[in-house]
Amino acid sequence: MTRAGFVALIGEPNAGKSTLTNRMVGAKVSIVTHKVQTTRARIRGVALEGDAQIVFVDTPGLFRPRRRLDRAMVAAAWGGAADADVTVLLVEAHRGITEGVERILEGLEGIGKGRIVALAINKIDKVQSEKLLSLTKDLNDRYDFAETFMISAEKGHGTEHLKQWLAERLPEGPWLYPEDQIADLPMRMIAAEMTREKLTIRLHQELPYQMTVETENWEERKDGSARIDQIIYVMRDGHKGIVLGNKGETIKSVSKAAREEIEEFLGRRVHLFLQVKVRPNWLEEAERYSEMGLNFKDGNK
Ligand SMILES: Nc1nc2c(ncn2[C@@H]2O[C@H](COP(=O)(O)OP(=O)(O)OP(=O)(O)O)[C@@H](O)[C@H]2O)c(=O)[nH]1
Repeated sequence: MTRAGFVALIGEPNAGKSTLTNRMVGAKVSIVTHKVQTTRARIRGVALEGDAQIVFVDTPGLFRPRRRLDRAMVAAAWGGAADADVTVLLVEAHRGITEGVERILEGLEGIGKGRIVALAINKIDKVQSEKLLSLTKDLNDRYDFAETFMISAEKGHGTEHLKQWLAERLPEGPWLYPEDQIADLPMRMIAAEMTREKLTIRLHQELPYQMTVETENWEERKDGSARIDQIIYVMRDGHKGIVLGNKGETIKSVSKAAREEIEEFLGRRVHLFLQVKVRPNWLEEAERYSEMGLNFKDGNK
């Protein structure tokens, strides 16, 4: 009998949710960078473990929402946890119980009793093992976790054990996705995320936070290659200059790096065309939200 179900990963921004998803799925699906709050969409990866298919909901970081976009992200994160069969809370070993973790623990009480919630203490490669025991105890005193795991998502320590445990907790039933499908995100969105990741890396400190990338057009060509047109939306004229760079240098190198990654992902040639547009109001435009897999209404609070 096969099993299948949803596992929601929750945790503070930067806790390692994307890294863990990628590790479990075994392919790069969600986007990992050193910048916080990179995951805007509810990206899922599908992992196989024996007869089980585990669908990971890689929720956006949970934090105190201020603007509309932030509120929509937090609503999406809690929505993901409430719909899931199993929830895993990721806590960073070296940071321990921060204010953000406290808030998530409070939020957990609200998603309903009888849910399976596991604790994964991540980045154990960064701390001494003695510290882990007291952190485990403190966290379990505050919430009745079904199980505690000590992992390093990056190094792969303890992640196999966690994956097996999760697989056993899922309900019996047919698989939710075809075997060869690793992400239910449309390719257009994955390609846009890849470009956004390259921009994030390249611009680093200069990065306009209010920036988004959308795939506008995707054309399959007869020779097997794909032509992909993407638009980078920024809020101000000044930001446009930053993204373009001196003599277009920045956008050129971003375009090259993104193209290479998309080609590797698709396993074929890609012609990538990037355009930068100024859209002062994109944060308030409903269409932008659905492109990111978020619900615009969730920001209305
Ligand atoms: N040392 C160490 N670093 C890790 C580990 N897991 C993740 N990281 C690093 O922590 C940073 C954040 O990881 P992400 O996976 O992007 O975190 P996230 O929770 O998805 O972040 P958001 O998308 O902002 O919510 C990255 O630089 C990772 O390389 C780990 O086990 N050990």
